[in-house]
Formats: sequence, structure tokens, C-alpha cells
Amino acid sequence: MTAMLRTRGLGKRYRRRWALSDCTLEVPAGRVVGLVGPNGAGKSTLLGLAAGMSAPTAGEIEVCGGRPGSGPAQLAKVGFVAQDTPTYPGLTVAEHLRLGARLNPRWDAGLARERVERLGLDPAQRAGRLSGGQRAQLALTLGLAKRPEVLLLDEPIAALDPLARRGFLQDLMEAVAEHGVGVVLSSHLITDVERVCDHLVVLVASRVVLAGDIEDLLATHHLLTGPRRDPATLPADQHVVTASHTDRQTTLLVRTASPILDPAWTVRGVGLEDLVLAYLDAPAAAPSRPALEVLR
Ligand SMILES: Nc1ncnc2c1ncn2[C@@H]1O[C@H](COP(=O)(O)OP(=O)(O)OP(=O)(O)O)[C@@H](O)[C@H]1O
Repeated sequence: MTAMLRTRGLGKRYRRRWALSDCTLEVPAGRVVGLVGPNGAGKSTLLGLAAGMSAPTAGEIEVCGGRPGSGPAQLAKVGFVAQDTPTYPGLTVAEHLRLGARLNPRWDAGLARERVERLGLDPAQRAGRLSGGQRAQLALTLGLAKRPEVLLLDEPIAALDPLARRGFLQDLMEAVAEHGVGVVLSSHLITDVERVCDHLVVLVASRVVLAGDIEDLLATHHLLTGPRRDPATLPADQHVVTASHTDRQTTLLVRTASPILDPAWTVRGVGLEDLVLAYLDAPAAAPSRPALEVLR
């Protein structure tokens, strides 16, 4: 099956500064990807490249087997809701839906109508007069009704109130279940990512520091607690992500595909939030060295 997103050595530079560097990813079809990272990490840059809104400075990118921005067939495959939820201020809600129907070969008019009704958006209201959250809902409706193969959502839910957020994530999961649409969702809300995503990409300072199916990532990361010990003495296949020490005790977050056999360690699993936070905290370090040493 064609990957929904494949990048190789992908990079984007604005003047002298790399917004995204050396990004290599392979996301299988139909995944719901959580794209997380601090402000300025490169999330919007990656989504913009995938949508064909900008061209790479280095490397390659394919979305559903095609080059972003390569023509109408590719545009029809990809739905993109940018961070500023672009709508036309002078057009009404109903006019947006008519425009969507004209521009998109797979337009789902029923879904669009039903969603607008359910959200209580007035079809006669101009988009410029909607609240920020309502505008985001309109943009998301256009994205869903387009029936793309992949939906790229740049922090779509930041403007929504908690109830609207939950409703939107539900709509998204229905679209995934019914139509197998792939999703890349950038978000600062790990709980939302945890609720809907099955694949994770963590970007820090323009680089991918962690990527994979969430189930695999959780199964291969372990928190080890035991008598104080130099992380450099661990077996070579145990990559130390973070390390913290007290006088007597060492706590390590370790990534390994092998079982931890050393009886000196108490081994615990790690939740998604702690996993993401550990990688956000850890500067990209040489693989065999602890990325973060905290001395207490
Ligand atoms: N059009 C542009 N011109 C110049 N620099 C840019 C441009 N777009 C992004 N950048 C820079 O690229 C880097 C990555 O920005 P990007 O918007 O991709 O980050 P982000 O992870 O989406 O951040 P946020 O969470 O704040 O939305 C930042 O340093 C930003 O200043």
C-alpha cells in the first residue's frame, strides 16, 4: 500500500535558517498522525510542504504517492486546514459550501450541510463575521467534506471550546472509520493526540526526534529506577533518552526493543505524555549518550 507520507532528507530553509532539516519519515496509509513539538519546531513548515503550499529546499516528499502541488489530481487527494483557518471573509457560509462543491470532485454535500446545521452556523452569515472558533469549524467542515485521502490539520482545534473540540475529534474519527482518510494533526494538546492518533511524530528545533506507531513507541520505552549508576555502562542496545540521579538512585528513560534483564532495575512503562515531554526536553544527542542529564 502506498505510504500516506514519505519524506527523505527533506529540508526547508528561509534565508539562512532551516525551518525543517533532514526529515526522513515513512507513514503508512490510513494513519492518524499526531505532529507535536514546541513553537517554531517546524510543524507548520512540514504540513505546508505536504500540502504543496511551499517547495522543499532539500530532499524529497511524497503524499499518497504523488508530489505535493503537482496538479489537480494531487490537490484532490489532500485536504489542508492551515493554522489561521483561511476562509473568505466576504463570502457567506452557504457560499463557502457552494465553492467547495465546485472545486472538489469528491465533495460530500450531505456531510457539509449536516455539519453546518449541527454546529448552528447560519448559512447566510459572512465568514468575516464568524467568531474565530466558528471560522475554524467552517474551515474544518470544508476539509472533511472534500473527502481527501489525507487531511492535514495545523492546530485546528486551538480555537475551539472544549466541547466543540471533543465534537470535532469525534467527527474526525468517524471520517477515519468510514472513509479510511489519513490524518496529520499538529497539536500542543497531548491528551487530544492520545485520544485520536495512532502514529506520532515529534519535532524539536527543525528535526524529527521521534517517529513511529504509538503502540510500538510505548512498548519500546521503559522507565528504569535503581541504584545510582553511570548510564554509559548500559548495554549498547539500550538507548538512554533521559537520565536523572539522586545521591543513591538513578532513573532512566530507555528505548530498546529487547527485554530489560538486569535485576537491579525496577522497570515501568511510560505514558504518552511523559514520553513526548521527555523527547521535548532532551536535546538531540548522540544515540548512545544520555540526551539529558539531570542532577538533583
Ligand atoms: N515564511 C517564513 N519566513 C521565514 N521564516 C519562517 C517562515 N515560516 C516559518 N519560519 C520559521 O521557521 C521555523 C519553523 O516555523 P513553523 O511555523 O514551521 O513552526 P511550528 O512548529 O508550526 O510552530 P508553532 O507551534 O508556533 O505553530 C520558525 O523559526 C519560523 O520562524
